[in-house]
Amino acid sequence: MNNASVEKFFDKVLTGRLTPDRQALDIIDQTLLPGTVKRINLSTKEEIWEAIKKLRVRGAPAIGVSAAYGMAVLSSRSQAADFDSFYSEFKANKEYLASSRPTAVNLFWALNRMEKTLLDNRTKSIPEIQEILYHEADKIQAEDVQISRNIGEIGFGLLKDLKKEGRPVGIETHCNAGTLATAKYGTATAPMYIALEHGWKGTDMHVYCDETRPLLQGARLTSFEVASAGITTTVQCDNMASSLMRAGLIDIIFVGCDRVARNGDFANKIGTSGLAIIAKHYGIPFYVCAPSSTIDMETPSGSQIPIEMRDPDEVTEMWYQERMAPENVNVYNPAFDVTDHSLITGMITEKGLCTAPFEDAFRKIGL
Ligand SMILES: CSC[C@H]1O[C@H](OP(=O)(O)O)[C@H](O)[C@@H]1O
Repeated sequence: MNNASVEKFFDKVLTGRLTPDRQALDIIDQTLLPGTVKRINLSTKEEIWEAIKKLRVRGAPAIGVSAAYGMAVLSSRSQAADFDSFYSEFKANKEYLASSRPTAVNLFWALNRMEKTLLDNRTKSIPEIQEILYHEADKIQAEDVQISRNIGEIGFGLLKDLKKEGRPVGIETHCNAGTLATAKYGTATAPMYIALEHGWKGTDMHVYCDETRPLLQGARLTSFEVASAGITTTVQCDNMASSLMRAGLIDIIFVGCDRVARNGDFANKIGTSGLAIIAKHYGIPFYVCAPSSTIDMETPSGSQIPIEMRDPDEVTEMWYQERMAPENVNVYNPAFDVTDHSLITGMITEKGLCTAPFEDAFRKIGL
């Protein structure tokens, strides 16, 4: 694929932007993918909250970008006569959106950054502040594109080191840390898309997508993206990753993250920690693609990361003709798990590749 066709691909799957009148968010409803590509507009705080909660828009960076645009849209409607009233409305909207999901730190990072922007400009008029908030959300979105590019370039360097004549590089990934989870290149998918921009063919890579039960972001979203980009793609059940690694088909693993603790432990979609343990067993390099906005230096270790527990029906009802488990059983449905820092080969940030000891590495890149 040349740059033009890569850009065309991105236009098809880009989510998390504003409508032309800037009065609503314009997103792809990811709960309908891959069968239906439907764009929806979110204009009220309730619609934005529900879309984040139900994963119509999802993925740590995309949640952060959407929350930032959401705050700009909601603030633009304020009829407050003075700053204190305007700020009081802002705080209420911020707290409401912050209650949508607890794990991805980008949500809180983006909301706090929008609040800081507002306070830094408190002496300006309300119309000026409203415009500044839109501009700050645009900056967050544009920064995310560059962050993903930087992560992609570093990841592409790792792919080049693995490339052997006549054989695709086997890449395993989990959940969706792609375009649909960010402002453009994705994080775990960024190395693949940057490879295409550098002239690699889709057959130079073979991406294996963990289906990622129970919400199937890997089967539904990552394979949709990566196959649309012309890359050789295989979907496999989560419990098949070990056999792929044993067969020597996986050369490297890239995953995203939702919150990285100071010591390098990180939360990512449920199933990530098991994949890391299997990778360690087979000696396969395991890389976390981590925007610095997802690294939370205030959280000492993975034990302090709040893990979202989701609706049991996502396990027992979704995707099945009829309920797949008896009514009288408990259902365990954590959205994320924590992977120990000892299982990570490296953490690819936009400021460089970090290796253990991670706290030192994070401080070296200015966190
Ligand atoms: C680029 S971060 C994507 C990250 O977010 C996903 O979680 P969810 O689909 O629940 O928003 C998953 O953990 C991905 O790795």
